[in-house]
Amino acid sequence: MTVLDRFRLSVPAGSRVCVMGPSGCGKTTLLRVMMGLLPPDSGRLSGFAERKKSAVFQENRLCENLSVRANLRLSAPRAEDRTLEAVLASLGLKGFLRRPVRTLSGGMQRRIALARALLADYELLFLDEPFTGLDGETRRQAEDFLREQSRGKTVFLATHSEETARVLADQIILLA
Ligand SMILES: Nc1ncnc2c1ncn2[C@@H]1O[C@H](COP(=O)(O)OP(=O)(O)OP(=O)(O)O)[C@@H](O)[C@H]1O
Repeated sequence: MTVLDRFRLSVPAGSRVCVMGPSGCGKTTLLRVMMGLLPPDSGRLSGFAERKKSAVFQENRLCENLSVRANLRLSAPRAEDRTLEAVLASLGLKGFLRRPVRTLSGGMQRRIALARALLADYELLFLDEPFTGLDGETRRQAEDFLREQSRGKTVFLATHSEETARVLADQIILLA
């Protein structure tokens, strides 16, 4: 089955790109190709392989039996607790550092996955529906924090939300 056909994209470094389109149109596939996790059958990518990447996948991919702190330390092993606390507070999760991830709600776990991705040392950030399960106010807070934290980095964000694209995107790719 062909998902992406005659697709061509050039993105200026440091811009935020929102990938939009109906369910099944290939947003996750495109992110996976750019991350180097799925080899394209044909075509060429440049500027991706050599750059440091961080991601929020469609699933959280957290270690549920470990604490929030231990999960965040996977991407930022040398970060001090106060740095981790500050990131959590900016995402509305003040005081959650020592909580086992399995005791958090779906929307809280989603924000931990986002915090972990943002704490990594990266140049390219890939976010696959990172705000799933967040209510309006919490989502806006997370969007603001993402915009602030990813300044100067290149961000690819798959979303169904026009509001998220309006707030965050420098460029929108609409897949049909
Ligand atoms: N591992 C796979 N093997 C075969 N086909 C796949 C695989 N993953 C995805 N596909 C197919 O590729 C197409 C694009 O899927 P993809 O997950 O990229 O869409 P999407 O736009 O991210 O969808 P959604 O918004 O529902 O997450 C779909 O038709 C899907 O069935």
